[in-house]
Amino acid sequence: MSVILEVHDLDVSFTAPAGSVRVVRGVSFSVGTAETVAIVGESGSGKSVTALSLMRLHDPDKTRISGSVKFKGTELLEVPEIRMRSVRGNAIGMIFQEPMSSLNPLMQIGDQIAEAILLHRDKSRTEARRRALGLLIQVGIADPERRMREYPHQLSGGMRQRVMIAMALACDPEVLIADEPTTALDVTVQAQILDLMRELKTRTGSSIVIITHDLGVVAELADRVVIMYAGTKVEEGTTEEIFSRPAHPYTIGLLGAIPSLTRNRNDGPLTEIPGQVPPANQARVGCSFAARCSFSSSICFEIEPKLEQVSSSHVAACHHKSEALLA
Ligand SMILES: Nc1ncnc2c1ncn2[C@@H]1O[C@H](COP(=O)(O)OP(=O)(O)OP(=O)(O)O)[C@@H](O)[C@H]1O
Repeated sequence: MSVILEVHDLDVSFTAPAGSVRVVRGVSFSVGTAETVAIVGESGSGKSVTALSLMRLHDPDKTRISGSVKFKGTELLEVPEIRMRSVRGNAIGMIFQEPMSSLNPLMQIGDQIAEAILLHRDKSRTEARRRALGLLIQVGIADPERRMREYPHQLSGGMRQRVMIAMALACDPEVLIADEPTTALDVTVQAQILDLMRELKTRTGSSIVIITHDLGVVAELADRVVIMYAGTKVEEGTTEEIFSRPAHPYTIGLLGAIPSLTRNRNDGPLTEIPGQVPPANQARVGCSFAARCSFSSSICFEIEPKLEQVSSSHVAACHHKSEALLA
């Protein structure tokens, strides 16, 4: 499998009046052709900032990004903004958590999708509208001709999310970045959107980076998983490795905090990981998970653990990973 997107040593800081805050710290991962990689972690772990950095969507006056983001060998952090515009929504599509903030409330659905096509493709308006209609059918919107003429507020949350997916797919992107695509939806609609993404993944063969704090979504869609904690990657492995042999206590905590496919209703309430993610501006000594970790010992509060190989496809940053693996 060839690598399509390669992120190396990504570091993101925001400048604030009280000094700069480093929220993503040296994160590296790669995405292969037709592969789905999930980035997982609690709220505030830096998942969305990472995703937005890949597309260079942060305000350049308030953000410092370093490291490397290579798309098919081209360094995206260095290409001129004008070229970046032809990457966004074209070679790389994005689906955001809250479609209402990304759709234009004053524009009919059909026109919005057609615009997205006309921006990047040399097509007539009629052809673009025809493709827009085809995309609405593809994402399972009932009565698509009528929906083409409607405005975002006339659609349900699930339908708006489908429209976002249709827009993201408008130019057949090679990589799709989906940031919490189902979070704002109710459970039944979440399941439908996941079915849709799974079907698209098989049909279009595009690579997907999915950002989520929901391990159920990961189990459904991902080939590989990157676990983020407090701005760093703490573990990465195949979905099978992460679910059956987690090597980082944080991952074990996350797994304990979700309903598993085999868990049943009478197993009692879900566990939560006690404590909170340390604030990004807090000075770091040792492992940032140590204070919440049941495996921690004195070394964890003194020396930051480095990522080390657990298997050829599995890495974890934990002084106690051997014990964690046996837990
Ligand atoms: N524009 C910004 N300026 C300053 N700090 C920011 C900015 N955007 C995000 N942050 C901070 O960066 C950290 C990581 O945020 P991020 O949104 O990436 O987390 P997340 O893992 O995606 O969480 P969630 O699941 O809640 O979206 C947080 O501490 C957040 O407050």
